[in-house]
Amino acid sequence: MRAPVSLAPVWTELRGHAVIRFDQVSKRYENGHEALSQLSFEVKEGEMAFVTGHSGAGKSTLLKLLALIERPSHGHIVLDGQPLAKIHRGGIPKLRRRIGMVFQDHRLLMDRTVFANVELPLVIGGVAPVERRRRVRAALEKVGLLDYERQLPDSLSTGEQQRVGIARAIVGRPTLLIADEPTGNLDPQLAVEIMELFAEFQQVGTTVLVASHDLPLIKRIRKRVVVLDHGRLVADVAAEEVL
Ligand SMILES: Nc1ncnc2c1ncn2[C@@H]1O[C@H](COP(=O)(O)OP(=O)(O)OP(=O)(O)O)[C@@H](O)[C@H]1O
Repeated sequence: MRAPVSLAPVWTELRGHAVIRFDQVSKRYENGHEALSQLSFEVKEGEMAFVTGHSGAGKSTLLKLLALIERPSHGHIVLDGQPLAKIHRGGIPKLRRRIGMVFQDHRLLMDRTVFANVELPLVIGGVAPVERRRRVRAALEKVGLLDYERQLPDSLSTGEQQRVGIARAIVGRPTLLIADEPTGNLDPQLAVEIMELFAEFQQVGTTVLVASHDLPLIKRIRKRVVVLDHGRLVADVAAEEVL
């Protein structure tokens, strides 16, 4: 008779590995303020989660630790299997190429065309021009701005400018897309559209982490919600449980 075969490892495999793992992470800034305290959580491959909490709760700090803009004071962070503590200064640009970052103030170069803005990470990454063109156009198509490629960002609406920022974040096909208050400057309808765009990237397999204080908007999108309060994780609500 054959021994029973456990399905547990298969399930683990199917659910995807952790792209983000925080293990007892604390961050104390130089002025002594503890912005994050003993934070532990995981985000699996292909998952989308919101990080929310009051102003000053530690949302931006969490994202900065992931992008190695800041370093933790205690604990471990693993990104896609790689401990961030092992990445030294010289390795940071390579790490950042695997993370697409979107900010509230899109940080576009206003004297460059939409195309050039989106192309920039690929130029820095040494991608050949023909491939660059193909990828930039694919990214612009995904955010619905293919017809705007020759325009300057100034001639676009705020929502469109934010979409250019998103195209720039995804053009390098990142493992992880992170966004810090990406809808902060937008009216409610545009904000919903931008959040839905993030959900679309998740649907095609990108892992997405979005910091936002806008609870009504978060509830509308219905994804996992990680809640911070004074740097501590106080709730972790699965998408199905978001009311
Ligand atoms: N460079 C820094 N030096 C000292 N304290 C800092 C620094 N950056 C952030 N803080 C403090 O750490 C805490 C967390 O800040 P953080 O920006 O992560 O919060 P947040 O949840 O993103 O807030 P907001 O929603 O207002 O952007 C705040 O009390 C903030 O004042």
